[in-house]
Amino acid sequence: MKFPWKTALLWLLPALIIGFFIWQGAFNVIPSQQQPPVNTASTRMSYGRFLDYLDNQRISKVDLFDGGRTAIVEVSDPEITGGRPLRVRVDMPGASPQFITKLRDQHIDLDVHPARNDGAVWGLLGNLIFPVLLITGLFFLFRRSNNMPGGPGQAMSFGKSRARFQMEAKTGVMFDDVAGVDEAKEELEEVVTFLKKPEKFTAVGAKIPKGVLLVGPPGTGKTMLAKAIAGEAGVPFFSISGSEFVEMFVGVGASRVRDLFKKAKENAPCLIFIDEIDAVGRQRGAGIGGGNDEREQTLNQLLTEMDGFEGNTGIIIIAATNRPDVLDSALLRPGRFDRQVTVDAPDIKGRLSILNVHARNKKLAEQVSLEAIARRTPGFTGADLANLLNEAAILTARRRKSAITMLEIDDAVDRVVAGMEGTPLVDGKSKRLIAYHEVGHAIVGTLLKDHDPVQKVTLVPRGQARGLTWFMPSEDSGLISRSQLTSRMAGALGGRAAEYVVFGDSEVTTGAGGDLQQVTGMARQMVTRFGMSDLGPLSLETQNGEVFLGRDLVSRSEYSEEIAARIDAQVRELIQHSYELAVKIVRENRDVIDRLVDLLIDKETIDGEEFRQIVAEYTVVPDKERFVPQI
Ligand SMILES: Nc1ncnc2c1ncn2[C@@H]1O[C@H](COP(=O)(O)OP(=O)(O)OP(=O)(O)O)[C@@H](O)[C@H]1O
Ligand SMILES: [Zn+2]
Repeated sequence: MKFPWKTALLWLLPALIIGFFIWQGAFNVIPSQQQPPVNTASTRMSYGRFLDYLDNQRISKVDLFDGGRTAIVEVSDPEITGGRPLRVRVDMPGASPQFITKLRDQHIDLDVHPARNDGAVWGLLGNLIFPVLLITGLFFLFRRSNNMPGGPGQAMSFGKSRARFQMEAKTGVMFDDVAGVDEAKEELEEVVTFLKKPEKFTAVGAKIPKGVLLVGPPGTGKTMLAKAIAGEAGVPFFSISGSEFVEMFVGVGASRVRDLFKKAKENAPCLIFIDEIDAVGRQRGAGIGGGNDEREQTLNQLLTEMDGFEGNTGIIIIAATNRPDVLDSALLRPGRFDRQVTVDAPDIKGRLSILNVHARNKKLAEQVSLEAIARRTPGFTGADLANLLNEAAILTARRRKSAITMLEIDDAVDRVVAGMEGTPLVDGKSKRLIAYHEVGHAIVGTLLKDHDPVQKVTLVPRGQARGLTWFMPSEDSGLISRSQLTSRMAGALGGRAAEYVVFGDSEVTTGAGGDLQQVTGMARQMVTRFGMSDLGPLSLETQNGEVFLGRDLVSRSEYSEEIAARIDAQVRELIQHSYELAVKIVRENRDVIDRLVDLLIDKETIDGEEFRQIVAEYTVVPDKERFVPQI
């Protein structure tokens, strides 16, 4: 193994420069203290005024910096500062020995901070320590990467100088590997043609678009889709993450963008993929305290590069984000990322086809039904489903079985959703209380119209939960009605309702904390996002809790107080209504609840079928006349 001398020398130079700045005290890395800390005392006072105050004994403390050229002083003047001393910065002509004696005579609390020369020692040390640390770090990095597997055809990383992006000559991913996102694929089909047969478009004078923005939550396959486009078109794939652009040193991000486009042009036709573009592409000048110069420079460079090549040079840029709302509008202008393709979390059909893709290389027992898994996993993304099947395979191996059965899959779902299994509590009051809590959820859910059916109730703890009630999502069209939401809220409050009815107001527990949080979130969204309250059909907030004010997004605290109070009142009313419904159902079904609790304590788990049977035996409410949430 050879030591990378050339690279080390390349790093040595910046290290020396950093050391120099430390010596100059530009960074407060080493507490040399010849300069006042940057953020103290932004209020200034003239030297003359300072002398005045000094004569009037209104100065209580003086800190001298930089050989007396700067002072931070504490003014205590009850009239001005209201009792609390105020820290003020004074630019001084220097501090003579007589002046210092004068301060001492007045019994002023005086601190003289070391002059610049004392810092030199630290600066010199910094100059030595930094390069040594850097070179050692580099040495180990080099050793590690030397041992890493990888050969020709593997992703290449240009990590040498400034350009840190990956290039894959062949991604090996095809559209068939990405499932459940048919609409997105259809739209992207055309991009493949742009790359493969640009003549087709240029011949009729069509301008080929340069950029496509993939919008969707993490793990839905955006990266895979981009790779698949490159794979289908048979072109190289360049990728970089937005967060990698944003670096410590000014100018590095911008030059990375330049390098990336230079390399891409040399390899055209090709595809550039920018993941997490929001990291670099946020609205300019929107950050706290103005903006981030480095990020804006990078963004400007990106815009310049995109403008700088014609649509038919054979480079297509695909960017991914889950926050299109925060992007700088310049990025979305025609000629840049003017096409948006949504990649959402898959519906039940999508989940099934994703499961099919990932089941290809797994050994599944005959009776495993991928449909049933798809049904049990609403909200799962492609990445979650891949992870799920992998967990199931691991469990299977651990149990020394030869194929994955439904048992492993169910356990894996529970685990992915709720965490690791724990040991059940010993019989006693808390176990009884938890049993009532869970049966409360389940009974309210079962007796409410529009509520998903119970899948199982268990006292086996998992993750943070001490007991769990699982509901089987019936269908997911992605649309949820107001009545369904109200039912869900009542079901979620069923646990607390049972604690309250059975054990009394003073015995309710913290166990309902998670339920309450969930319910409050639902109610708030009903009011602020879905227009399901007396406030009317208004969108008042985004999913992330930001608030629309005119065209701008502001943080929640910028609401008018009146609107905030009205939102709170509506949220409260929705929750109260659901809670009363839950309490009513628990009260009117005490008999069957008691019976179910005994059974649950005995068996630890009751599955949905059995649960419904017992409920049907005991309740007089015929199926059709289940409780209907009155809104
Ligand atoms: N639609 C899908 N079909 C098949 N597999 C998928 C799909 N979506 C995700 N996966 C699996 O999840 C993994 C992660 O997906 P990918 O990195 O493409 O998601 P992403 O949307 O780019 O997420 P992020 O925004 O976090 O980068 C993939 O390697 C694949 O195994
Ligand atoms: Zn609960």
